[in-house]
Amino acid sequence: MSDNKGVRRVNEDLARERANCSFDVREITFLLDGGENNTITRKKIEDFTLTDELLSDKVPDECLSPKEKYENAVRKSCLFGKLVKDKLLEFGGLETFGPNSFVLRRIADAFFKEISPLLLHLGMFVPTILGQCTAEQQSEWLPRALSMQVIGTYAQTELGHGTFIRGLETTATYDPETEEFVLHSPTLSSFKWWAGGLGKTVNHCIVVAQLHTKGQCHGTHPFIVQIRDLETHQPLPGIKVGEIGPKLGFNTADNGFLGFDKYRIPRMNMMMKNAQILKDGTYVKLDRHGKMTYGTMVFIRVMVVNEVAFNLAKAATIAVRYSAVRRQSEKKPGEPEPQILDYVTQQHKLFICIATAHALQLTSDWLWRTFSGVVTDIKHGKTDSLPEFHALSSCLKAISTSDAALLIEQCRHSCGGHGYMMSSNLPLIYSFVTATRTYEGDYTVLLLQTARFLIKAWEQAEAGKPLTPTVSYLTKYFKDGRVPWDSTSEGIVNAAYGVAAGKISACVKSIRNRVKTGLSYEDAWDLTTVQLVAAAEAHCRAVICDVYRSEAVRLTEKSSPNVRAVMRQLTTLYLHYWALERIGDLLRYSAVSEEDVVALQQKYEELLALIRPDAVGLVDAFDIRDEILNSTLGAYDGRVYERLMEEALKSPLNAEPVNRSFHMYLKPLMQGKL
Ligand SMILES: CCCCCCCCCC/C=C\CCCCCCC/C=C/C(=O)SCCNC(=O)CCNC(=O)[C@H](O)C(C)(C)COP(=O)(O)OP(=O)(O)OC[C@H]1O[C@@H](n2cnc3c(N)ncnc32)[C@H](O)[C@@H]1OP(=O)(O)O
Ligand SMILES: Cc1cc2nc3c(=O)[nH]c(=O)nc-3n(C[C@H](O)[C@H](O)[C@H](O)COP(=O)(O)OP(=O)(O)OC[C@H]3O[C@@H](n4cnc5c(N)ncnc54)[C@H](O)[C@@H]3O)c2cc1C
Repeated sequence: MSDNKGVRRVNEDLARERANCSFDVREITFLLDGGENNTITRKKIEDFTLTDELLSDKVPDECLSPKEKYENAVRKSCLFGKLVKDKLLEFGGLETFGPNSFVLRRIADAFFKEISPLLLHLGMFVPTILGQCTAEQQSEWLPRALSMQVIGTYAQTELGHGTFIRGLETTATYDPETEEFVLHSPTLSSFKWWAGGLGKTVNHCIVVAQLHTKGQCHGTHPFIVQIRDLETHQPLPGIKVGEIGPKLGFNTADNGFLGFDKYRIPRMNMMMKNAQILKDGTYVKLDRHGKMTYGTMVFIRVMVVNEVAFNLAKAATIAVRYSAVRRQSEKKPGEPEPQILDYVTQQHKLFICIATAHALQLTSDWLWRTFSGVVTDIKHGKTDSLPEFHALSSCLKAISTSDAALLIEQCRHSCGGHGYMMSSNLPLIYSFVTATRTYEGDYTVLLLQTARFLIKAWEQAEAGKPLTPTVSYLTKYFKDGRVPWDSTSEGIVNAAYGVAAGKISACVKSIRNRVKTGLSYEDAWDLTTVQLVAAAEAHCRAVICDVYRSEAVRLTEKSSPNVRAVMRQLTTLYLHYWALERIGDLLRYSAVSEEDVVALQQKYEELLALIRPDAVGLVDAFDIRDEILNSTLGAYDGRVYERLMEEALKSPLNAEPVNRSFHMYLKPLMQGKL
C-alpha cells in the first residue's frame, strides 16, 4: 500500500468516502473544539508533544507482565509530567490546567493505553487542594504538588464502604496536647481501598476520615497525609499500604489499600476551608450548606461527562472507519461484497454513537458553564444553586457513563471478531469507560439522589412555589393528562419532559399510597426506588435532548448550509432513536398514535440513509490523531489488515518459532511420557 515515494496510501474505500463527504470536515471540528482558535492551539500542542519517540512501544503494553506494565506507565508518566512542566506551561502557565486541560487529557491517551498512575494526582489531589484548603494551606501545598515533589491521590473509599460516605470508619482524633490528629483504622473494613496511584506511586494522599474532638464525632473531613518517605519512598511507620491486584481495567493505575495504626499528622494537615479545629480542639464549622466537603466529587462528575463523550468519539471513529474498509457477505447474489457500513443494521449500531458523542459533548460544555456559575456563586457565599446542581450533575454523570459504556460495547460488536483484539483498542476503551459508571458515585445511587430532588420539586410545584430552571417544566406538565404529540424536534423534547413529569407524578402517587397503608416514608420510598430511578433517567434524558437540540441550533447558526444540515440530521436522529427506545413511555404519557410511531420509525430509517454518505467525514471531524486512537482498526489511513498483522508479529510468543512448553509438556504428552 505504498506509492513509489514510500508514502503510505489511504485505503481506497476510505479515500472515496472522504471525497464524497458533503461538508468541510474542519468546520465541524471547529464547532466541537469551541472555535477555530481552540483547534489551532490543540493541534499545536499535539504536534509538539506527539512526535516523541517514547510513544512507540516495541512490545505492546498488553503483552507485558503487570509489573512491567506498571513500570512502563510510571516511566511514561514522568516523561509526560516533565513535558507538561517544561513545555506546555509555555502555553499560559497555570492556565494550561484550565482551558487546555481537556487537551492534556486527550494527549495523555497517546502516552498511556490504559491509565497513568499520576491521573489521580492531577485529576483529584490537586483539585481537592484547590477546593478544600484555605489560601494559606494552598500556598503551602499547591506549588509542591504542581512541581511533583509531593505526589498524591484521593483515598476516600474503604473496603466496607464506598457509596455511604457517612459510614466510613477511619478516625482522625484530635490531640490538643501535641496539636496533632491521630489517624486510625479500627477494623479490616476501615482500610482505604481503591485510590489510584496509592499502591506504589504516591507519597501523600487525601484521606477522608471521621473527625473526633473533645469526645464528639463531627462526621467525615479531608486530611492531607504523608504516607511514604520522600527520599526512600518506604511507607512511614504506622502506615500499611499496598496494591489491590488485577482488575477488569485500570491495570496501570496501581489502585491501592491503606491502613493506619495510630498515625499522627499535624493539625494544619486538616483541609480547613469548610471546617476548622482550633489549637484547643474546638470545632468550627464554616460550611453553611453542609455538603461542601463533597465538592471534589461534584467536580469530577462534571469532568467525567466530557471524558466519556471523548471516549465514545474514539470508539465511533474506530468502528466507522473500520466499517468503511471492511467488506463482508453479499446483498444480492453475485454482487461484490458491500462495505459493512452499507448494512442498515450497521448504520443503526453506529450513527447513534456519533450522535451521542455530540450530545454528550455539547451537554458537557453546557454543564461546565453551569458549574462555573455555581462556583462563582459559592465564592460570593451563595449556595442556593447547589441542590439543583448536585441533582443535575449526578444524573448526567450516571446517564452519560452508562450510555457511553453500552455504545462503546456496541462499537466493539460492530467490528466483529477484530473488535475483540486488544490492538483494536476497543476493549481498553470499554474497560475504562465501564468503570466510570461505578466510580465517583454508582449509577443507581446517583439517580436516586436526583430523584430526591425531583420529588421535592414536584411537591413545590403542587404548593404553587417557584421552581429552579431544570425542573421548571413540572409546572407546565403538572396537571394530569397526556402531553400532546408533535413529531418535530421541539415536539419530541416536550414529550420527553412530559414523560419525565408523568413518571415523577407516578412516583409521588406510589409513595403516598404506600404511606397511606401505614408504611414509614423511608419504607415507601424504598419500595418505589425502581420507579424513582426510571423517573430520574427520564428527567435526565429530557435534559440531554433539550440541551443537545438547542446547543446544536445555536452553534450552527453561522455554519454553512451543509454543516447545518448534517448536524440537524444527527440531532433529529438522536431524538427519534430515544423516542423509539422509550415508545412504551410515550404511549403511556403522550398522545402519540400508532400511525405516529410508524412515521417515527420511517423517519429514523430515512435519517440513517441521509447520514450514511457523511459518516466517515463525521468521525474524521472528531479529529482524533492516530497516536491517541491507538487502534489497528481505526487509523486514518485504513490499513486495517496490515496493522493487525504488524501488531500480531510483535507478540512475544512470535519471537521464537518453538516455545519451550513444547519440549516440556506437549512432546511428552504426544509421546505418552508425561
Ligand atoms: C500524567 C497524567 C495525565 C494527566 C491528565 C491531565 C488532565 C487532568 C484532568 C483529569 C480530570 C478528570 C479525569 C477523571 C478521572 C478521575 C478518576 C477518578 C477515579 C475515582 C475516584 C473515586 O471514585 S473517589 C470516591 C467517590 N465516591 C463517591 O462518589 C461516593 C458516592 N456517595 C455520595 O456521594 C454520598 O454518600 C451520597 C450522595 C450518596 C449520600 O451522601 P449523604 O451524606 O449520606 O447524604 P444524604 O443523607 O443521602 O443526603 C443529604 C443531603 O445532601 C445532599 N447532597 C449529597 N451530596 C451532595 C453534594 N455533592 N452536593 C450537594 N448536596 C449534596 C442530598 O441531596 C441531600 O439533600 P436533601 O435536601 O436532604 O435531599
Ligand atoms: C476503577 C475504580 C477506581 C476508583 N478509584 C477510587 C479512588 O481513586 N478513590 C476512592 O476513594 N475511591 C475510588 N473508587 C471507589 C468508588 O468510588 C466506589 O467503588 C464507588 O463509589 C461505589 O461504591 P461501592 O464500591 O461501595 O459500591 P456499593 O455501594 O457497595 O454498591 C454495590 C451495589 O449496591 C447498590 N447500592 C448501594 N447503596 C445503595 C442505595 N443506597 N440504594 C440502592 N442501591 C444501593 C449499588 O447500586 C450497587 O449496585 C474507584 C472505583 C473503581 C471501580
